[in-house]
Order: sequence, then C-alpha cells, then structure tokens
Amino acid sequence: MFSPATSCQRRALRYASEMALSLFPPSLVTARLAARNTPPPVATSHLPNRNPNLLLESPSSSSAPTALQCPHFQSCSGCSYEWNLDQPPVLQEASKFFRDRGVQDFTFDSGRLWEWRCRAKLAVRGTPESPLIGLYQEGTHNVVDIPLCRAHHPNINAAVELLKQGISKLNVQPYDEDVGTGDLRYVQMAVTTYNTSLPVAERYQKGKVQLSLVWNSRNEHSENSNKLHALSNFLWGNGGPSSNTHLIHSIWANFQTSTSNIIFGNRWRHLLGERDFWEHIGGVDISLDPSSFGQANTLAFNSVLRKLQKYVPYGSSVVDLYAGAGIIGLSISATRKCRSVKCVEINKESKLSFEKSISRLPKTIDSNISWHNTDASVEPLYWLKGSDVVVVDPPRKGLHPSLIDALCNVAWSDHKSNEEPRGSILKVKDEKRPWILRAREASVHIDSKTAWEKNQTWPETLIYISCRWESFKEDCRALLSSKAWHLEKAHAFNLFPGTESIEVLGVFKRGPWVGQKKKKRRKTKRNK
Ligand SMILES: C[S@@+](CC[C@H](N)C(=O)[O-])C[C@H]1O[C@@H](n2cnc3c(N)ncnc32)[C@H](O)[C@@H]1O
Repeated sequence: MFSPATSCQRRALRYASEMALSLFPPSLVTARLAARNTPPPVATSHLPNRNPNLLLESPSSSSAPTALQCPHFQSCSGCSYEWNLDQPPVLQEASKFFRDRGVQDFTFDSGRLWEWRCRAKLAVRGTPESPLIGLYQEGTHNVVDIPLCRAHHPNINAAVELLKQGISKLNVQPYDEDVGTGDLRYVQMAVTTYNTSLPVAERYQKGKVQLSLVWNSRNEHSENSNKLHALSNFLWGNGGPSSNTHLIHSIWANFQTSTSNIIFGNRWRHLLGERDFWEHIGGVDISLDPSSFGQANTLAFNSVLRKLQKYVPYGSSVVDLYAGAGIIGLSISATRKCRSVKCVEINKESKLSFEKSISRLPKTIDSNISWHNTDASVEPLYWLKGSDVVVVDPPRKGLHPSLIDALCNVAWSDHKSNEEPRGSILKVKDEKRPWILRAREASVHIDSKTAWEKNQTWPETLIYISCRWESFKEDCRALLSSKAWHLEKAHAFNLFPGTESIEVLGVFKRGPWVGQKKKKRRKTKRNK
C-alpha cells in the first residue's frame, strides 16, 4: 500500500531549499520578493483597539513574526500581501471611515495568521504524472500548484498530497478546460474541527477533511465512474480511519459537465465516510453539507458570532437574511433566547443542513424558528416586518438595492404601529401571486412552546456582516445618507489574513445620528 507520510516527506524535502529561502533570513525574502512588495514600517498608533487574547504565536522568525513566509506567494493569487499579516492594509481606511461616522471605539480582532483556512476550492489541472492542484495565477487560467500553502489548514495540504498520489497511481486525467476533457475538475476540501473524543486543545490541529471531487461526468453511471470509485477507495484506504494518518472525514462526488466557470453541478453523491459534517460554532452544533455555503475561517467566524450575539437583545424577534445553513440565526436563537428567528436563503441545498442543525439545538430553546428558501431581494419588506433585529450577511457584491430601499423605508415608519413604511410595495393581505405565496411558506419550521404574541414592529437594529469592504462602504453610505439609520458600533475581524479582505460587523440603529455634542447638551439640560 502507498504510504502518504513517506511521500509527503519526500515532497517536503524537494521544497526544503525553496522554503529555506523564503523563511530565513528576512533580508533574502525581501530581495526575492521585492518586486511584489516590501515590508511596510510598523506604525500602530492609527490602529483600532485590539483584542490581545486573539493574537497567536508566530511560527518561526522572531524578526518577522507576522510575515506570511509562503513559498508560493509570488505565483499564487490567493494572498496579496506578505508582511504584517495582523494589520491588513485596509484597516487604516476602515478605522477612519468609522471614526468619521461617529464610531470612536472601532475594534479589530486578529486571530490565527497561518493555517486558518478550513475550506478551500482548488482547481485540478496538469497531467496524471504531474498533477497541479491549486489556484489560478492572477488574471489567467493557469493553475499554480500550492502544496505548502501557509493559509491552508495543514490537513488540507496533506489531503492534496494524497490526492495527487491517487491521481498518478490510477491514471486519473486532470481536467483540460480548453477541450472540456478529463476526469477531475476541482476538489473542495472542508475541515471539521469538531471531535468530542479529543481534548479541546487538540481538536483544531487534528481536524478531518471532507473531500468533494468535482467529476467531469453527468452522473455516477458515466463511463469514467470506475476511476472515480477507484480514486475514492484509494483516498479512503490511505487517509481514512484504517490508515496511519487518519485525515479524511468523508468523500463526496459532484458531477459537472458544463463548460462555464461554475465549479459545482447540481448532482451530489456521498461516497465514503461519515455523511454528516458537524462543526461547533457560535455556541451551537452546525451541520454543513458540501453543497451549502460554509465560512472559510472557522475560528475567526466563531469570534464574529460571539461579538454579534451581544448586540441582539434577549427575547428579540430576528430575521437572518442571506442565511445559508442558518448558522447565525441558530446561534442567536440559542444564546439570546429569541422569541422567533426567520432565516431566508436562496440556495435550496442548505435546507437539509438547517434541518439537521435544529435537531441538535438544546431542548430548552423556546423559539419559533423557520428557514425559507427564497430570494431576499424580491419582497424584502415582507421579511423585515415583525422583527426587532435584522441580520444581513450578503455575498461579496453586497446588499441588493431593493433591500437597501426597504431598510430605508422601514426606518421611517412609526415603529410601534402597524403603519406600512412609506412608499411601501408591501401588500401582505392582498398578495395573490402563487409563487410569492409559496416562497413565504417556511421550508423548515419549529414552533416554540410559548404562544408568543405576534410582533408587529419593524427592526430597530440592523446588524451587517460583510466580507467585502468596498461593498460594505457603499451600502453603509446609502443607509446613512438617507438618515434612516445611524452607525452605533463597528468591528472588524482578520478572517482572511494575507488578502485584502476583512470581515466587518456593523451595528446600525434606526434614526439619524445624534452627534456627541448634541447628546451631551441633552444630558446637561435633563440634569438641570
Ligand atoms: C456570505 S454567505 C453567508 C451565509 C451564512 N450567513 C453563513 O454565515 O454561513 C451569503 C449567502 O447568501 C445567499 N444568497 C445569495 N443571494 C441571495 C438572495 N438573493 N437571497 C437570499 N440569499 C442569497 C448565498 O447562497 C449564501 O448562502
């Protein structure tokens, strides 16, 4: 039988000289990478408050303790800067943006700087003898092999290595996108760090990988399916529970024959290992099927959820828009004793994950919980009505204009009355269009034990989670410029160290901003 550990070591040796160049000494690193960037001077006075508990140890060099030190930096498009990973370049701008809008106590949490990525979608190209598994080189469709990626959880790199061995041994053809031939197009790797049989301190490092092979065929009965089964058996035999290095959690296949850039097709098959993939995050157990959206940085997203929970008053009614498998809504329902939580998500594949997750919610939860498979931008007012808090976590492009309009209209309504927001297009009682009525029905619903009175209010709090600073800025300006909302708090999280992106958590309250001076004046008057 093939031994992955030995071959990993051999490959590691091959890269050792390159690694040595990139790790030590820093002056050499600079010389080699000077064309791309040089270490900026460390000036920290402008930076927001940090949570010191979240800063982790550096892996090696004490002179460049927060450097990426990745041998693939120059060719791979995954990371865009390599120095001071704990200070993403956009932070300075974000700090000023929030200060100018009245938030003086903006904070930034920098967590794990390396090995943070627990979810990766990698292209498979090259030849069976020499497969390439990685990301595209910037602006091209040339795949860069990244066996020593510093962002990946170490078991993703180990699983990539094992997959390469399988491809070579079984003569699996990597996809050729020019002609549309080949067997294996992409692989998605997702790490679960949830294993209650291990001590908590070991769970992250010993995370197991759920592998999804994107196979270039219509289904599991196509011509090349015997190779798919041979490859998955190889992976399971050499990385599953009976191997020396148990790193694989499960193996799935996704079938895709389209010539478009869309990674996944609609057909998924569970092949080997545990079917259910669990993660414990935000205080709850969450199940995630490979077809559902999952956050890339599990640990840092847990910090986001912990912070977010504080802004949801106990007993609130919450609507979670762009909910995915409901991770935010379920986490809030469990930790804030919400009377109701509605999750709205366009991807129907996330339904199953949501159903599994609610089956593990603590039995003490007394909340109406529902998940709706629909487009949040089509009838946004309908979803906002009856909630005290709205949480939005949109894709990179940000909020749909229709949702921004609805949020602005809502903010102007009389919040304790049933009055419809001005300019409302909402006709809750008269709605007859069957597809709209169908979309309103909950795909999943559990009732609370208490018969809560129906909430007739409109949201007072808007919590915006964003993974793209440019979109957040634009949406934030739109919300503030109407004076319908003001910003109360803002936090950022280092969810993607080495990239231009940060995760932002903005907390908005209804109504225009009352400046510091005005607030003080009001207080003094009242005290007289
Ligand atoms: C950034 S993800 C957040 C998911 C979830 N909040 C989480 O943390 O796992 C954005 C989600 O929005 C969903 N989405 C995209 N467009 C949508 C729309 N128009 N209506 C509802 N959901 C949408 C995507 O399918 C995806 O699950």
